[in-house]
Amino acid sequence: PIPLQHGAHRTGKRMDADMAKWRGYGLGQFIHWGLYSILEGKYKGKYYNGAAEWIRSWKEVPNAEYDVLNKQFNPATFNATAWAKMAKQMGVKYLTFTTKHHDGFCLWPSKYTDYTIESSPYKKDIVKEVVDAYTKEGIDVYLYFSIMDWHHPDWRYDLKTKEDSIAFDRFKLFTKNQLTELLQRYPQTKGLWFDGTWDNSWKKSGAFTDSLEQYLKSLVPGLIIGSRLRADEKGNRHVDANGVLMGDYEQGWERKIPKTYADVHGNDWDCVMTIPENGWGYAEKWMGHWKTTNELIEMTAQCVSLGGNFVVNFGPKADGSFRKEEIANAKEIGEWMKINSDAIYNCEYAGWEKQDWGYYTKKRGEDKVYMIVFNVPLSGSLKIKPSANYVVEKATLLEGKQQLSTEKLDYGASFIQLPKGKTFVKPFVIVLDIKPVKQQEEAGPKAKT
Ligand SMILES: C[C@@H]1N[C@@H](C(=O)NCc2ccccc2)[C@H](O)[C@@H]1O
Repeated sequence: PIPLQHGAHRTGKRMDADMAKWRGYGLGQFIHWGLYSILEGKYKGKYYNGAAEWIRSWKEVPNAEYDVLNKQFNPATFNATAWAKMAKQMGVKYLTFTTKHHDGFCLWPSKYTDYTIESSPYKKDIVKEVVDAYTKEGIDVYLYFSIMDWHHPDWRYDLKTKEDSIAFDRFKLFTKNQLTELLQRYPQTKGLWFDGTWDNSWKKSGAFTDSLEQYLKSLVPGLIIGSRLRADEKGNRHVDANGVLMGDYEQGWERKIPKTYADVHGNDWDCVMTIPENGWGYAEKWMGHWKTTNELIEMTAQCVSLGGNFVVNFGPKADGSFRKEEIANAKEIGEWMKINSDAIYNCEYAGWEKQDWGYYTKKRGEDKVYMIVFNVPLSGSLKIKPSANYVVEKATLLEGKQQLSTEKLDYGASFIQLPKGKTFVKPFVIVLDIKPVKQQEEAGPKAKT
């Protein structure tokens, strides 16, 4: 391997209790809320065709006109408890919440800049309201923080001159101070979700990113930080020059889901996903295809079946209310989770050959495999092929507990027979009670009779 001072300091998964809890979340919520929510993805009658929270970068919006939106931000009817109760009903186990997005506006009263919620008519500490309300509902809170800060005079995209480096040194101290402030003001915080770290200035700061991560973890032992913070001393991000992940989990799955287990390279990971095609902050006109509840449930099953978590983004309006589509998705996902969450919480990759009917998940530490079924074959028979080290003892519909008949096939496969005449209109779960068996010789073809 290439000798590195500031590459990964750990190979393989983190195996402590905090990370084990993170690994078992299954389903999470992301919330993007800020000054961009006021513009709603449009400006002076024109619609921005980029992500709504990036509207400040649109040539139609003069920076000076965007930057004074803090004078308008006043969600007088904002109710963090209502947010947390909606999330609880949806069945999410963790929240990632924007404290400061790329525009540099802080939703907490930071003492390191004037560009904070205190400079708005609302004045109150939104980060505290959210952290307290979600923690009270038993949902763990992670704080999103953008390193890139378009508003701060010392932010630099690259370090080309001495002046750049002097300014960026001030910026790195500002960043460290703000992160210290967040962890000290909100001690319930379980982790930090970094964004805006793709520019050269950060890629050239590998040593600083390493010392910053170690410093933050010294403040809060067990703190969980993904792979989007770090750069190694050669400017590599996410994985270092030796291909080892830098961070507690792979944070590159933004709006995309791994195709196979091989794609996750044995790392912990989560996928963060928008309900529209793209766009995280509130937009009056959502982009492209709006994912249905069934699609979001399938993405959740897909992620958990490959050993990850699925995080659905919500973009509340400037007044703190959610759009009706998001409210409906949250309610419907919650109704499904109420019946089927056994197949999602504390589950992992089963390692069985995937079949067309849907996805397998395995309960961590138990001899239970779940089939999450999205496609019922016309035959009504679901083929399964357990890994060679297990046999299936029983198959039961999770909802209603009805036992299903099975028929052995060749090569260790079986058919599971769905009840005749029963029609399924929603994704459903079959619980397989399994028993470990010593590695059997590959079962040969049956003798010809
Ligand atoms: C979680 C999302 N990340 C921000 C973003 O700009 N993503 C686009 C992007 C993703 C990966 C590399 C460069 C740029 C979006 O604004 C959201 O905050």
